[in-house]
Amino acid sequence: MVYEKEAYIARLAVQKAAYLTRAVSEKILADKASNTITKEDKSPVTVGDFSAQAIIINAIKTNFPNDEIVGEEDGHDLTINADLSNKILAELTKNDELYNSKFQIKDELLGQNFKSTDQIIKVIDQGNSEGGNKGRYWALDPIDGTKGFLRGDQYAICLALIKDGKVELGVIGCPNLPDSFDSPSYKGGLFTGIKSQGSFYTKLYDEKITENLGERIFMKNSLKSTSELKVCEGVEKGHSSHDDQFKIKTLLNIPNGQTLNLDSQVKYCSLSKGLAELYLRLPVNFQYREKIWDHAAGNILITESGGKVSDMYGNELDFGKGRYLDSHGVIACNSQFHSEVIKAVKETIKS
Ligand SMILES: Nc1ncnc2c1ncn2[C@@H]1O[C@H](COP(=O)(O)OS(=O)(=O)O)[C@@H](OP(=O)(O)O)[C@H]1O
Ligand SMILES: [Mg+2]
Ligand SMILES: [Mg+2]
Ligand SMILES: [Mg+2]
Repeated sequence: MVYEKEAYIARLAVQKAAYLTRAVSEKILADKASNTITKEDKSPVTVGDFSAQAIIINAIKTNFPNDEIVGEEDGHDLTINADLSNKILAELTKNDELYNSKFQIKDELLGQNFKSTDQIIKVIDQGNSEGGNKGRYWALDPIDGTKGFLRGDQYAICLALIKDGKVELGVIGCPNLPDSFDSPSYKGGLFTGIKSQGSFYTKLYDEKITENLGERIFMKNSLKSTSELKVCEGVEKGHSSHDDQFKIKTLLNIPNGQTLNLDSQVKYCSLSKGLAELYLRLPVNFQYREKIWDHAAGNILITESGGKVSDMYGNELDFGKGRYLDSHGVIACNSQFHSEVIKAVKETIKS
């Protein structure tokens, strides 16, 4: 199988990071201030984001030393914040012990255990690749939906392998996602999409990761009309235009009450598993540039489960332009209705 080792290591690393973020989440809900800082762009970053980036880059660099990583976070703020760095070291140390013994992980399969804050900062800073349309690199969002994470809502750990500008593999861990919204019986999902092989789902916790990718998943593609589309949208009003999205849903005759508001790439995961069929992300502000780590892994989950992803005009997203996408908005939909939705988007923005 192509990318067998890459998928295996990526899934292990994401599962390991999910154990850490789940543990940190409880502390964050109890004491936000001492576990969170604000970045230059005014967005939040937490002990969880930094630690998850460290775990995943450590695993990638140990197994694929020539691969670069386009990671969201960098270590600069940690060099001037000993208190936060020490908290991260403590969480990583605890998680190394817990995870490696729970799943009997072979010594150093996912890299050396962390011993100092300097070592952590160096590893986090390896997420500094510029990406592009040549060669192989990974796009990493250690916690996507940090604002959701801070509220105790949905968030996702997102990792994608990109080759010559095209996404080849995507792995997403969703620590708080139920297996069903109507009758939930399990919380935590691990999603894998591989080019030409399909999209897959397994439980995120308590199962030992193997080469088996889990249950094959598909989007629903046999609806009677657009009025049956279940919709996913973001939570934060500053991240997507809820007003434009409302107008588009009205044009498509989608009733009120058929929309789920979810943070992070959990939206793409929900579609790939048939829990919804349309993800609308219309820009609030045309100056904002979407980042590749916010969409790469989700993109392949959709295309491999029977859906299409595009910008708001219907053009495919180009992951080979560097750390940012060069496009506006995102529309992910089942293949059945993607072009009809794009028509409705164009009509909405015209008026
Ligand atoms: N103005 C604006 N427009 C669009 N997107 C933005 C904007 N500002 C931030 N971000 C990015 O949004 C990422 C989180 O996306 P979500 O889908 O979770 O947002 S939402 O709250 O569900 O709407 C979030 O990712 P994380 O930082 O990983 O949480 C940001 O990269
Ligand atoms: Mg993100
Ligand atoms: Mg993030
Ligand atoms: Mg962020």
